[in-house]
Amino acid sequence: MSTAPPSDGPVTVAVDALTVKHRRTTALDAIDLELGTGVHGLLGPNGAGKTSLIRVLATVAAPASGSVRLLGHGVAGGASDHAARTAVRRRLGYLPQEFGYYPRFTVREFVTYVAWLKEMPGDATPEAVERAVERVGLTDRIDAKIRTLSGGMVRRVGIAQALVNDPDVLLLDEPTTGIDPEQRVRFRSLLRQLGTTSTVIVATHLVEDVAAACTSVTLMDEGHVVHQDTPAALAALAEDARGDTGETEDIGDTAIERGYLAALRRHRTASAGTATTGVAAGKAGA
Ligand SMILES: Nc1ncnc2c1ncn2[C@@H]1O[C@H](COP(=O)(O)OP(=O)(O)OP(=O)(O)O)[C@@H](O)[C@H]1O
Repeated sequence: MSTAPPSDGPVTVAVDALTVKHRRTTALDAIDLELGTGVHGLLGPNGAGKTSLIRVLATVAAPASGSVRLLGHGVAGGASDHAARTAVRRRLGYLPQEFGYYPRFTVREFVTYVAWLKEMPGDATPEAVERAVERVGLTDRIDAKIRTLSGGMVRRVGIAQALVNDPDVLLLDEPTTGIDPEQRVRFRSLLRQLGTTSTVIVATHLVEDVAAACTSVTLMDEGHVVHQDTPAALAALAEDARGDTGETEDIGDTAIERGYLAALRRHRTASAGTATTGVAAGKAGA
């Protein structure tokens, strides 16, 4: 796997030999990851394991094995980690892939409710709610009931509730799904701003969001971390691959899309080679 230092400064998210299973499916297969302040894009095909990873980091799912440290606290699962999970949750923001809300609540009521769940001080909450809603461009709808909003606006309410406590670790699972181009551009700028002080992890299929807003990119495939780099280095990878192997296939419309596809292809070719060598070695030894 190609690796690059994902960020300067202290490690805030550390995952060691993390395995996550859903019944018989291994969603994450003993992955290691270390991230710090910055905006970290998680890319990978459907089923790669991005949501499984984010759910464990959000402490809403327990791993089968391995360790997870968030902000210096072990939170992976055992009863001994219970107090740490509670403490860390106050410093987390989480937007799930499918985000549950109360349609009869107004935007203000819902974000206030989340602030209460995170045990924010009551006197600081009204201002924090207004600021989070302003950051996602919904100030003019703050007293509208959520059920009267469009799908993209509801997604932005989801981002606002994740931001309300100014989290040290912010986990966003496909945050820009359904969001219009103007708001996406605004959101990328918000991400860049948040990433100067927090650890932001964004799972997405929109590689252009990664190119525009992320300081690092982690590429996953079939439960493994297969590549870690800066977006610029990932974008240069397709050119490098062409230079190395003489490949002429030119798929992807942007440099980072071509880099993403080249990194996946490179990993899959290497895995197939290892499997073939393994079979050959097995036969030789038989
Ligand atoms: N609740 C579940 N029950 C059984 N298998 C599951 C469940 N959730 C996920 N999986 C499986 O775990 C693997 C990883 O899924 P996961 O949702 O983490 O991938 P992903 O990278 O987030 O995919 P996508 O890009 O489609 O959202 C897949 O093989 C998926 O089928």
